[in-house]
Amino acid sequence: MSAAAGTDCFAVGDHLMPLDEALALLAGRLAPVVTPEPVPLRAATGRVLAQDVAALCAHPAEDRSAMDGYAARHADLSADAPVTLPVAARVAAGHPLAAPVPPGAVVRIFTGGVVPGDLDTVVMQEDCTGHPDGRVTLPAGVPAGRHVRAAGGDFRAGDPILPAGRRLRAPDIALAASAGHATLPVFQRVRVGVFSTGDEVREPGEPLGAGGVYDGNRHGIMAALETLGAAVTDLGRVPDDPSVLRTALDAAADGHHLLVTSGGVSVGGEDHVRDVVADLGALHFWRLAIKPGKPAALGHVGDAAFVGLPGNPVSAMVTLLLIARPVLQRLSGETVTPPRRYPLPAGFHHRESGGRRTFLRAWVEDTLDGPVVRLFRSQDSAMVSSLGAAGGLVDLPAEAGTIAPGDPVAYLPFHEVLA
Ligand SMILES: Nc1nc2c(c(=O)[nH]1)N[C@H]1C(S)=C(S)[C@@H](COP(=O)(O)OP(=O)(O)OC[C@H]3O[C@@H](n4cnc5c(N)ncnc54)[C@H](O)[C@@H]3O)O[C@H]1N2
Ligand code: MOO
Repeated sequence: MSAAAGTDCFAVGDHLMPLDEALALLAGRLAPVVTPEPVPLRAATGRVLAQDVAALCAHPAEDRSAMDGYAARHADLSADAPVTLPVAARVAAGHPLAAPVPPGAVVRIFTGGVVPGDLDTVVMQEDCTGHPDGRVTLPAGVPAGRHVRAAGGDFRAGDPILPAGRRLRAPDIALAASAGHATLPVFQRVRVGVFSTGDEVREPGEPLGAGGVYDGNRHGIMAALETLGAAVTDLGRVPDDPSVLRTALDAAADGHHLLVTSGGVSVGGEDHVRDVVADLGALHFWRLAIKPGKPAALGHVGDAAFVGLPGNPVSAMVTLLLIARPVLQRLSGETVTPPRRYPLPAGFHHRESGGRRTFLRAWVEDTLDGPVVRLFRSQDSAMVSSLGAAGGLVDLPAEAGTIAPGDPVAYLPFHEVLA
């Protein structure tokens, strides 16, 4: 399927579309655009699994000792009194016994060693007393099966271990390797081209000049998209000139699954991005009932999906996380689940005039009464210092009204949407 959302109309016009409605529309229209490929485990971190993965072996493969100690037949032990038994052999991890253990004998065993034959119970060495004649005294009352990890107790060969759609992290890699996989079937990375627009936007390292602003957006967007698993192309800066913009977007649509821009999506005379996208492909929505980020645009240019983020730096980052991230996830074959919000008491007073769902930059502070959420001093969407200070966002419903200290609020940590 093409990366493009369908061409039937989303709301374009005066209607402000609620975020959940926009996300539901995306869900119905975007499907994976990338093909699966096997990659070695070392290259699989951050990639999206293309198929369900099952274990190639059982874990543990045989009954294994969980402790350093002595393995015995429970029938040879006593509930009431210590017993002293001969030690017939020594079993280290990776060195299973070949011969059977004589009746009435125990074996010295180490953590990870295969519990031999019909032995069924391990006693920690701290609870045993070894004797110079080669025998050992084991305590009374040891329960049967103690300190034995049963074969297949973790998983059996063929058990499902990782689901398709999971973006792989280090614990998943450890699990896949433990289940015998040297390679994993993952989707190719979604190729994303990133532009910023605006005559005032300058490259960091170059002179700022009168009226200039350094390109925080493009660099932040590229960093975020790479963290989210995309293969990013830096397409640089484009001036506020519709014909240059048109040529740039048209050329970039070939060879990218997704194009992300910042700036030029609002209503000013120099905001050309929407018109150019509508002309080259289609624009599906561009006015969301969220603050910041009202003028976030979604559409397609040729076969490439298009996300136009607002120019204000905080709005660009917030809409990247709320809109561009689920777009990327759907194109990547990643399972999309709503990011988790944590209910926490407000450590602030705030009044919201209403109408739009609002995302306030915030962080969690530990107090003697437990954690509370504090707000960054200004919620102006041009205040980039807040991007360094905040650890996440307070997600306020449109009808939130007045929030008083102690009221529960929903806190969305950045690490829920940026890892
Ligand atoms: N009359 C109205 N004006 C504005 C509205 C509105 O509804 N009516 N919406 C405001 C909101 S909200 C936002 S957000 C901005 C979004 O506008 P654009 O996406 O068209 O962005 P620009 O106008 O190009 O730039 C806005 C602002 O951001 C700075 N900027 C732009 N690109 C970058 C960059 N790559 N790095 C750093 N900073 C950047 C730019 O210099 C402007 O200051 O529109 C409001 N206006
Ligand atoms: O909605 Mo704008 O995105 O507040 O700054």
